[in-house]
Amino acid sequence: MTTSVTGTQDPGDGSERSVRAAGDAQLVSGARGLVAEFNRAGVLDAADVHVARRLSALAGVPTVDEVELAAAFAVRAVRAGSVCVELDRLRDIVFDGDTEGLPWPDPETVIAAVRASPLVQGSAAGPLRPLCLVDTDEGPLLYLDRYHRQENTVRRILDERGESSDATDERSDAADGPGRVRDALDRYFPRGDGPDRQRIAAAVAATTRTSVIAGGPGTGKTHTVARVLAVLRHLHGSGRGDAADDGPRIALCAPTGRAAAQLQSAVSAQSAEIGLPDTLSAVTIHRLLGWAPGSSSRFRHHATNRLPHDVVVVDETSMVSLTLMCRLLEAIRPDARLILVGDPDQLASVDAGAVLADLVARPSAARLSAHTAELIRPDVDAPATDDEPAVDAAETEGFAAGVVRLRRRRRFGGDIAAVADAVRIGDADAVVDLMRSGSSALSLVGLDELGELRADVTGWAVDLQRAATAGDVTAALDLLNRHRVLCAHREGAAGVTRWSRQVQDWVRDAGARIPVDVWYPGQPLLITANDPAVELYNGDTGVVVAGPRGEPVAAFRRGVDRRQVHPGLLADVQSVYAMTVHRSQGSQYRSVSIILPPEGSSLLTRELLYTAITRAAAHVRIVGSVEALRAGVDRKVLRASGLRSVPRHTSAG
Ligand SMILES: Nc1ncnc2c1ncn2[C@@H]1O[C@H](COP(=O)(O)OP(=O)(O)OP(=O)(O)O)[C@@H](O)[C@H]1O
Repeated sequence: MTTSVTGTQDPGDGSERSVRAAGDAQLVSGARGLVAEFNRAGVLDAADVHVARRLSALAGVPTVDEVELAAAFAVRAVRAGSVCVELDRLRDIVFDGDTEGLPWPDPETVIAAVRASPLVQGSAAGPLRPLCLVDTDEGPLLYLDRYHRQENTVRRILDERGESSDATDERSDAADGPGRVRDALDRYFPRGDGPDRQRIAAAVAATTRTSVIAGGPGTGKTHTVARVLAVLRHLHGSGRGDAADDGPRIALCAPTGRAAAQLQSAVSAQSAEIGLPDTLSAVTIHRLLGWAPGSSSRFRHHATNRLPHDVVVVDETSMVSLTLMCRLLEAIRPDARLILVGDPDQLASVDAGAVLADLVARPSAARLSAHTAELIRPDVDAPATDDEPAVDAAETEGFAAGVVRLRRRRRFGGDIAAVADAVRIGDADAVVDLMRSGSSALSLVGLDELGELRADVTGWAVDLQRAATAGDVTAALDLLNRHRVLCAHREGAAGVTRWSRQVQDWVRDAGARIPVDVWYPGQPLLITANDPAVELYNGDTGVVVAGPRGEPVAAFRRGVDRRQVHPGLLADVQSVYAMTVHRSQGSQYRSVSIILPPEGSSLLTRELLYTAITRAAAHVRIVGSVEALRAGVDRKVLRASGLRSVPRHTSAG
């Protein structure tokens, strides 16, 4: 059985942003009617109620109980990461709060009231229509107008880009016809025996305006992107294909500073081999668009002042919200190539929207161009190998929509990959069987069986201190990622604060020193805010090592690059003996120990487990009950969005 949560999101630091009324502060005094009852029960937050009431007031219309409730749910939905609310499922989507005994109105009554409401239809008091009702095959969706407009913009731009892809094909082949693209593919993606999805992704990206390169960790997304850029330079540059070639203008970007820095380092590690210029740099999407804090116009680049680039690559797209994707799409030239890269199964953006997952799941009527079909045919027809399954019809439909999912895991495989896949598809029985299979890569332990975890973390900390005290930066940085304790929450019995303290107690009991208020060799560090001055970003981890004169030096590694600074220069930093799964996104460890929150925690979801498990290269230990593990696998974060469905009718708005 799969349940879904739309009621909670993690604000990125792992602290649960609860939708439960947390004491009186969240109760709205003076609220009446249905919203008041749902507020008292903790289903609606004060903000939900306030905004809903203000909408009615702005539209100058008398309050209708059901409409006000629906409006409050639309606000709540955004707070929980969705861009709209499914009106016929109000009851199902509430996970938190005491929902029994609440006066749930009949969905048909709510829908009819909303449909007739001036908040949707406009009123004599003015043209303001702050809500939008969209009928889809899956039922009616209610939006705050702003999100509806953004979603429509995203849909419109993607559709327009899709319709015009043939023109791009022609241009790319103008000189030598389809053979040119095949030659470039052969050069950077030589064909092997089985289906090569990296080559398919490259063919699709080279011949389509918008493409999605999806895949789990270590499936070679970055490797593929770098080579796609080499293919595009080969096709659209002078043809020499060397680093001095003045090829297309390329923008590399990612939603966070850390992801941008990782992308840049991964691309530059390959640039010499494949003839990319070493001047390629990656920036945050905000920086690319020209975000000026405090500026009244949101971004410098927009629909009437487009970005100059011919190719825009977005990494870690799963973390991009609907609003940011909308701004980015508006700013990209219609004839520029957009390549979206990411893992749609990971935890999504903190803000509303899960655009990457939507694009991967979105039904599409697109057909493969004859040219693309010809390029990928050898891989589509190739028989399965041990590493790559054969391509099926559904997958080929995805290619037509520009979506290619890489399957072959290059960094880790075996039982960790198997359990990650079982989590991804929600097969709780398989997950539990694998975790209990006795595999040397997997263990499932209860909270009363912490002996091995304790031995691992103390061994890790002692070795780290030894290498750091000896001033061996390479060894210390290698050891840093040998083991990591990951939690869903920041606070509480299964939270980071408690587990960080526990690990430090164990380490001290083992005879190692963890002084307070001084930097010490072997101190594992976590950067908690972007610090462009030292080029370190929120989520970066490092370690204090003894410098040549015994002075503390904070060492960080990104790809092949190393950064060493005096720890006193770090403005936002803390020790890291445990961290949230959210913060661990984009990192890889030899082994991870995942502390499961209690079964009832709404942060315990399939996406959280998948993200945590796929951080590990060699060993995954899950600490918690079988029931909690099952609950997590069964519970899929369901972010309501209209991008996955085809709108049939929009009531005003
Ligand atoms: N076709 C390939 N041939 C050889 N090595 C490859 C190939 N594809 C990827 N790799 C290697 O596999 C490893 C993982 O690749 P890469 O970092 O591109 O994966 P990723 O999907 O971007 O991972 P993550 O999401 O964790 O960043 C790298 O060491 C890369 O060099």
